Amino acid sequence: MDLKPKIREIMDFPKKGINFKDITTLLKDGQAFRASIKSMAELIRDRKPDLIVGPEARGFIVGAPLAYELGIGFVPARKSGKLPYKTIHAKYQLEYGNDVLEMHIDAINPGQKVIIVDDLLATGGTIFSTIELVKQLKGDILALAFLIELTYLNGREHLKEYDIYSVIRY
Ligand SMILES: O=P(O)(O)OC[C@H]1O[C@H](OP(=O)(O)OP(=O)(O)O)[C@H](O)[C@@H]1O
Ligand SMILES: Nc1ncnc2[nH]cnc12
Repeated sequence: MDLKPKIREIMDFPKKGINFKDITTLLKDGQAFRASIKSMAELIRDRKPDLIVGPEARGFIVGAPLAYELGIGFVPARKSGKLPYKTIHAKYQLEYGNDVLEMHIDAINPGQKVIIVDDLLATGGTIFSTIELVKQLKGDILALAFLIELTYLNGREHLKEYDIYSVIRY
């Protein structure tokens, strides 16, 4: 299934010069959503992860069904102040702002095999801070997986030590 036509592009959102990739048009199409998750699952299944980790909010939309499809657990990295138990945190920047991500201190056991997932790789800031959180908990990062990769922003350049999978590229 050709998934790219299912994504809506909005110029100058949320700031001038940003070409925003709107996945809501893909998500509301059941076949396209399912095909997206299946494609991501087939890219990473053989790596045999123990856990999927995904950052709030769109990382949950792809990460949770992906973990379900693979029959493994899902760990959310949440924006500041949302998690109720003891947390670790990492700051990050993205194409249009900055924020803090947090994870529960017992979210990952040392040595657990993790694949970090998000809807989209742009500059890599979000995923870099998610990596920092997984490293703090001594998780073993097998790979990074995205539904969409904006290759023109060179996110991969900052993530050279990791295997990176993506389904749709611009
Ligand atoms: O590679 P980067 O430059 O870090 O950009 C990619 C991130 O930006 C978007 O999230 P956003 O922060 O807009 O939050 P949302 O998921 O809550 O919409 C997207 O879902 C990725 O997480
Ligand atoms: N261009 C973009 N479109 C959608 N989400 C994004 N997150 C960071 N950059 C983005």
